[in-house]
Amino acid sequence: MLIRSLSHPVRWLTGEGMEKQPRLLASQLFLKNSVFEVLLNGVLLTWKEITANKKVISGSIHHPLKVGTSHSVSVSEILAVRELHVDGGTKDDGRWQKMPQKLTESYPYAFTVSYVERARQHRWRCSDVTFHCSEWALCQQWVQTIREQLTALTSRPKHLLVYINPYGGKQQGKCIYEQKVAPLFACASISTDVIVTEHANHARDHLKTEAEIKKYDGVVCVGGDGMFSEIVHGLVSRTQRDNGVDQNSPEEKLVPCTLRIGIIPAGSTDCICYATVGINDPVTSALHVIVGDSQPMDVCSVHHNNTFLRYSVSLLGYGFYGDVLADSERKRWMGPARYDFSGFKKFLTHHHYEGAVSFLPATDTLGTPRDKTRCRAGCFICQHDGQLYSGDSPEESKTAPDVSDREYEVGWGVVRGKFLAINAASMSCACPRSPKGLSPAAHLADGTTDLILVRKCSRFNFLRHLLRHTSKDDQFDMTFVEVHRVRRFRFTPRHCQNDSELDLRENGKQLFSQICRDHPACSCSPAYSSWNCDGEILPHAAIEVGVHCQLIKLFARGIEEQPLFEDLANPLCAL
Ligand SMILES: CCCCCCCCCCCCC/C=C/[C@@H](O)[C@H](COP(=O)(O)O)NC(=O)CCCCCCCCCCCCCCC
Ligand SMILES: Nc1ncnc2c1ncn2[C@@H]1O[C@H](COP(=O)(O)OP(=O)(O)O)[C@@H](O)[C@H]1O
Ligand SMILES: [Ca+2]
Repeated sequence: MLIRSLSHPVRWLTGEGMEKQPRLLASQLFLKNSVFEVLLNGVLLTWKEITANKKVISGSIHHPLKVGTSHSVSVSEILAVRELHVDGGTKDDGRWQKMPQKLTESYPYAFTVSYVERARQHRWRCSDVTFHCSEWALCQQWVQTIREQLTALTSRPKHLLVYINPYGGKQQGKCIYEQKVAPLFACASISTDVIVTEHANHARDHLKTEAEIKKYDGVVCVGGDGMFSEIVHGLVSRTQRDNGVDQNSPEEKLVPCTLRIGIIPAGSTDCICYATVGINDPVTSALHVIVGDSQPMDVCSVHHNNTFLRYSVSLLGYGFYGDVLADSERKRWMGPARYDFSGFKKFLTHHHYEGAVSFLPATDTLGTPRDKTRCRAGCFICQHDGQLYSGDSPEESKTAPDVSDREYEVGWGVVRGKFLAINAASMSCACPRSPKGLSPAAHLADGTTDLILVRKCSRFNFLRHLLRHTSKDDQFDMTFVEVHRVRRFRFTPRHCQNDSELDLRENGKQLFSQICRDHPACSCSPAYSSWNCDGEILPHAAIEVGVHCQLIKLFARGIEEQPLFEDLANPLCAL
């Protein structure tokens, strides 16, 4: 009888010496009115449609079979498996009810597998597939085996600490978490402690001093780049304190953080999420957390006069991006559009700033900022900490170069001049505004940052440079732009004679008003800009920056494949 032949017991296929640990589970199960050959081999779950030459319902499947559609999902991308009770009140998707009554009665047992499905533009979605069978024991065997294989995936988080910024971006953080993320975490049996922040630096200080971080397998932040920066500061500071490392010494080798960080994008720029996942989509990010992805990331430390100021993971920008941020902070009520408004305004003001940039080029690295290749999932350069190997001792050469290594303190370069922008991008800084980012070839975890110097030029040329961030054209291929891949750099503004104790908020304003008093009708630029450090204004212009290779880890895997950049349908792109 058909029912029997479909529900023949599970076949355990074992290899030599594998008797105790079956590697392959294979059954014919029922799905969407068809019979499927379902296989689980420890790596993949595969289901292939088997279509009998005669109609399945009336015929026998012992006759020659035709294989129809085939699907497979990596066990590492299965989120959960659950049993279904098909006789009413279930979470079944309704397809079962459309099946003939006779079959419904014949297959009363079912289980649903939830797994990651890839959609367009790096988007991930959670899909369900429900397999039906006639025997309870068979159903149990499938559920248990899949569960065992999921439990064996040790990189998956079980307990997470979640911080939500209710005021970031369009103020949707709480709602995004409750509606889109929490149900997925629950489905994957991840338990969470959730903290909705009450003020700026709440998350940072909680992580730094109070949080019982040993209890958790990771920290999740719901918000923008500023919120992520809070988490990084809390976690890195906590790790250094616990290990007795002094953050104030610019030469100090910092201890890497063990807890991974997940970003659920709910901010204004979401550049760190976009550049590590390929899209700023909360569901996609939640799925990367659940499957336990891990992406190491470089962190820059910023010092002034041997005093620690801040860490940066994306953009450190003086001049244009500093001025845009300072102006946009007063317009937070505009939401993410504040950056476009202030960007337009600061483009028109066209201020330039004088100073000296000295830097230590990363001469021993594999990549350059002008490479055509991009940092993608499984990046070869990042896997080797960005280093060229010369010796034949792989273990030794695996040690990441660190800012404290004295041997790197030779060969500094210096560039003096008037700059519209001085940017350091430790990663591409790709974001919805610029899908290729500020430095398209920058690497997430190679221990370097790309120092981009945009010298004073005409408004027209600066506009051409800005527009190239949104098209395929190379924004560095312009006479007034230079880019260096560096391990450390320093900036000294021209008017800062001995650069000691310069407090921008006080001295900067005084100096500017002094200059303008001396030249009442002049259109000269103020002496100082501010540094935009991942969306925070730094209180000093003279800074020293060092890159710490792979100091933190994210629940991400890098962008999975080369995205397609579309030219803007904008005539200005031809400029
Ligand atoms: C004319 C079009 C020009 C487009 C140029 C786009 C370049 C965008 C590169 C953005 C790099 C972003 C790096 C990340 C920074 C974030 O850490 C940080 C904080 O983010 P959060 O608020 O989510 O916490 N975000 C930012 O500092 C925002 C930077 C965004 C700057 C946008 C500038 C728009 C410029 C528009 C110029 C318009 C000129 C038009 C003339 C006709
Ligand atoms: N509860 C809160 N109230 C006010 N500000 C907060 C709160 N929680 C976090 N912040 C601060 O809000 C700033 C912006 O947050 P972020 O999530 O990055 O949004 P956006 O991308 O819109 O800037 C961060 O610098 C963070 O320190
Ligand atoms: Ca880097």
